[in-house]
Amino acid sequence: MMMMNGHADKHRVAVIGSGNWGSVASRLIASNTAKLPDFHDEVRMWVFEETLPTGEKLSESINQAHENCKYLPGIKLGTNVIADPDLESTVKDADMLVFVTPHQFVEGICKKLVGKLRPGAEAISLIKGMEVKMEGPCMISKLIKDTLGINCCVLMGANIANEIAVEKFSEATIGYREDKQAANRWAKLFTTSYFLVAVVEDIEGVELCGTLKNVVAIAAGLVDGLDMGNNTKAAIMRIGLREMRAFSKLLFPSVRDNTFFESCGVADLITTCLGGRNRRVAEAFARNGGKRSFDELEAEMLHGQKLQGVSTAREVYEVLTHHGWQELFPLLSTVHEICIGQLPPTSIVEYRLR
Ligand SMILES: NC(=O)c1ccc[n+]([C@@H]2O[C@H](COP(=O)([O-])OP(=O)(O)OC[C@H]3O[C@@H](n4cnc5c(N)ncnc54)[C@H](O)[C@@H]3O)[C@@H](O)[C@H]2O)c1
Ligand SMILES: O=P(O)(O)OC[C@H](O)CO
Repeated sequence: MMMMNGHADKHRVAVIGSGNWGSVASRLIASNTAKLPDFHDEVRMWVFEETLPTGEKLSESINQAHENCKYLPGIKLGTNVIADPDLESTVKDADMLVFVTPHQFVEGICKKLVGKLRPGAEAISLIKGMEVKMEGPCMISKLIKDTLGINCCVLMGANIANEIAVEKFSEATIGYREDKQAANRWAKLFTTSYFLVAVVEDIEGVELCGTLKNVVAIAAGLVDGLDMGNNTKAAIMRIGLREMRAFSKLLFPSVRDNTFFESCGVADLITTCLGGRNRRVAEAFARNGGKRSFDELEAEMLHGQKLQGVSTAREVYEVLTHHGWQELFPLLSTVHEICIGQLPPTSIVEYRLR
């Protein structure tokens, strides 16, 4: 909390992103800021502006109806969620920044924010994904931390946004490095009676779970599209979890086994492989025999929402080829080769299982 004139000022929260999860996260946070004394009521939410078919701007529509009619129709966000199409004005007074955009956009957003943040600001990333740089893989929380020079925790979990929007019970995991007080502050902001948050000192483990499960979800969707049944899907999930753990530990030996038993681990893997967007689009890809691209199916099926699994599979593959690790990770490698049309969808079960 910032000190002003000897008095503690309330925390101000800004949410950077207003897609499906961005809108639900804003709603959840705003329900807490409205009642918790440590936080200013208003939650400012940055909107990547677009014009709706009615001719109205999305941000204006959100502020008028208190609803995101494109990315979360039918759900009231709360009158204290204020949509703002201007990135700089969204963050200027905030000391708690929640990053929740598709991962491919975050680097550009961070560059625009350099020098614009309030002193003492801190961040949390809800973004599932990573970037691959010349020097190697870079987790999104590190990209935010390094670009903006601020502390950044992560929140991942079995969190299909549309279910949390209607307040169905779920859990999440906050990962932090060293600053447990900051992690507890974030947990307070997010915890509700239907959204239980655990705090874990393993930021890389938590973030890699959230990132890699999207690749396994593509594999699960392929299996569904090929009508291979539940045993095959369970096998894919088991192999996927093993590869997620092995890959995480090769990149960051500090990653803990226990993290894979938190909501961010096995629980997120299960929910995504049963009900996520990556699974759904991959199922359609397999049903079309791989003849329609993921980009085409994403645009047709998700109406502006974005898949993370296909680009993450490519990013993981870059790391695997760089290190010569493809044979150690047959599932992760095969998903990418199927996504780019190098292998047919049926190859998802044709590698030698370990
Ligand atoms: N939706 C979920 O159920 C869910 C749950 C947990 C985590 N996540 C993660 O949260 C992150 C954000 O997902 P989401 O569901 O909120 O988004 P989404 O898939 O709904 O993505 C669309 C968002 O991207 C924005 N966008 C489009 N082009 C852009 C550009 N050039 N620059 C900036 N923004 C642009 C759109 O305006 C929109 O807000 C992802 O990493 C996702 O994996 C999603
Ligand atoms: O719909 P997906 O596949 O992007 O997954 C959503 C969430 O990450 C589930 O926790």
